[in-house]
Parts: sequence; C-alpha cells; structure tokens
Amino acid sequence: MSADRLIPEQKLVPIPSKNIIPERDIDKHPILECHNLGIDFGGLTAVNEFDIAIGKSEIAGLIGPNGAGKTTVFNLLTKVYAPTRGTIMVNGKDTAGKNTIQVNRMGVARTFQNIRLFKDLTVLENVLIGLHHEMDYGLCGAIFRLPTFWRGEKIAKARAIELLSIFDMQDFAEHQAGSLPYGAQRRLEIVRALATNPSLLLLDEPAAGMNPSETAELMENIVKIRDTFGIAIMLIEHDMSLVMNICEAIAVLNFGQIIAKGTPDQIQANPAVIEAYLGKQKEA
Ligand SMILES: Nc1ncnc2c1ncn2[C@@H]1O[C@H](COP(=O)(O)OP(=O)(O)OP(=O)(O)O)[C@@H](O)[C@H]1O
Repeated sequence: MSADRLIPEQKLVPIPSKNIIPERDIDKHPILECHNLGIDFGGLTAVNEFDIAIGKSEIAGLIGPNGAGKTTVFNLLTKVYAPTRGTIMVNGKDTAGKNTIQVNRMGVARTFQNIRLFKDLTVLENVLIGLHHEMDYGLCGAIFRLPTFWRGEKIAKARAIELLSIFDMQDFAEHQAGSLPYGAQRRLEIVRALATNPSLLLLDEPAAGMNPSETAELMENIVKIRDTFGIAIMLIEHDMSLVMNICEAIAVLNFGQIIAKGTPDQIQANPAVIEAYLGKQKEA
C-alpha cells in the first residue's frame, strides 16, 4: 500500500458545513449496513435483530439505557465479538470471517469508553502507531533502516502532526500521553483512530468525563472531522445535548433491541423512547 494513500489529498479539502439535516444518502452510498445482527452470551441475548444503515458522511447516534447493548454493537462492528447471527457490510463488502485488524483496514476505526492510550509513549508516538499499518516499507525496510523506511517515517510524522492539529494538539506532540489532561487524552484517542484512515469512525462515549466547555468543543470537532474528511461517524453517548445537536440519524436500543430510529426531532417525540430512556435521563 502506498504511503501517499495515508490520507488521500482530496479528503483534506473541507466540504461545506451542513446547517440543516442533510438528505440521508443511505440508499445510494451506505458505509455500514447491518442486517438481523445479534449476539447471545450463553442464555443472554445482548443484541438482537439489529438493522441499521449509515450513509457515507453521516453523523449517527446510538443511544439507550445502561446495559442496552450499545458497546456490544461496537464490539460486533469491530469484530471483538463474532456475531451469533446476521451480517455486517462495510462499504458494500461483507465482513464475515474478518478480524479486528482486517475490519480496520476495511475502514472501521473506534475509540473506547475507557481511554486506551499508550500512556508512557509520547502523543506523537501514539498517533504514529495508528499510522504505521499504512506504511509500505515492510519489516525488512524497518529492520535495515532502508531509505523507504526513513521516507515513510518522515511522511508519517508529517501526517501525525497534521492530524494532531485538528485538535490543536500539535504543540503537545512530544509530551507523554499519560501526562495530558483527561479531555486531551480523549481527543488524542480520536486522533489515533483517525490515523488509521477510516471511512467510519466509532466513538464510544466521547464526552464521558468532560466538562460542558470541553463537550461543546468536542461537538464542534466531531462535525469538523466529518466535514474535513467526509467520513461517517457513529457515536454512543449519554449526553443528549451532544447527540441531539450533531447527530443526523439516531437509533435507540433497549434490552438489545432497536426500539426507534429517526431524526433527533422524531426520537425526542417518540413515546417509547421517552418511556424507556429520555424520560429517565431528565429525572436523573
Ligand atoms: N462478554 C460478555 N459476556 C457476557 N455478557 C456480556 C458481555 N459483553 C456484554 N455483555 C452483556 O450484554 C449486555 C449489554 O452490555 P453493553 O456493555 O453492550 O451495554 P451498553 O448499552 O453499552 O451499556 P452502558 O451504557 O452502561 O455502557 C449487558 O447485559 C452486559 O452484561
């Protein structure tokens, strides 16, 4: 794979921000399609009949009460778990039999509910880890330090700094990842996921533990990532202001089952969702 393909140039051209809910492009260009997806753990059906389609540049939300099965869906999409039934298509291709790394190469990247950075490494090194599987110098090139290795390293470093600059983190490149404030560590996780050049970025509770101003900044950055790279983003989040402000399509899970799908307005007006989740969120 050519190093030039790390982030295709055209992806760096910003596309205009959309002020209204864009027409969903799922019929023409779904990046993700799940059909009858489900998983059982022994006698427990954690996810069942999960049907969803996400357009190529859509911001989608997956919400629902604790234990509803949201993270399990992400674990299915990234092949941490093998589905008990159903199909997952990424960019029109079936992911059956693929492992986590192969699905990442097909374009799916994620962050985790609990931060999983290499805390002893620098910020830059954390991003380079995301970029390295895209490099084309191979093991020999790395061991013998061939010119292709140095060329690749230089390109990767420039890309890493470019990606860090999305979150204005380029000046922290040489800082130890574990020394960053909490909000910055969460941002770094997103940058590292972006470094794998995804078409679909899965964010598991990106605003967890953030204060309101950090959350507001995060919302802007999620939209900026979509607009800059033209990729799809699917997020799990309990912060309803974030979800309702930036998601164009939302699916609601309850006891592993989708109980509603729609725009933020449709979801907020749905009696089943208010009963199962939104009403309880307001009371909390
Ligand atoms: N590896 C596993 N083995 C057994 N049960 C599991 C496993 N992973 C998840 N579950 C169960 O599946 C159900 C859904 O859990 P999941 O973590 O997906 O919920 P969630 O919607 O992400 O919750 P939260 O909002 O609290 O993060 C829970 O009952 C959980 O205990």
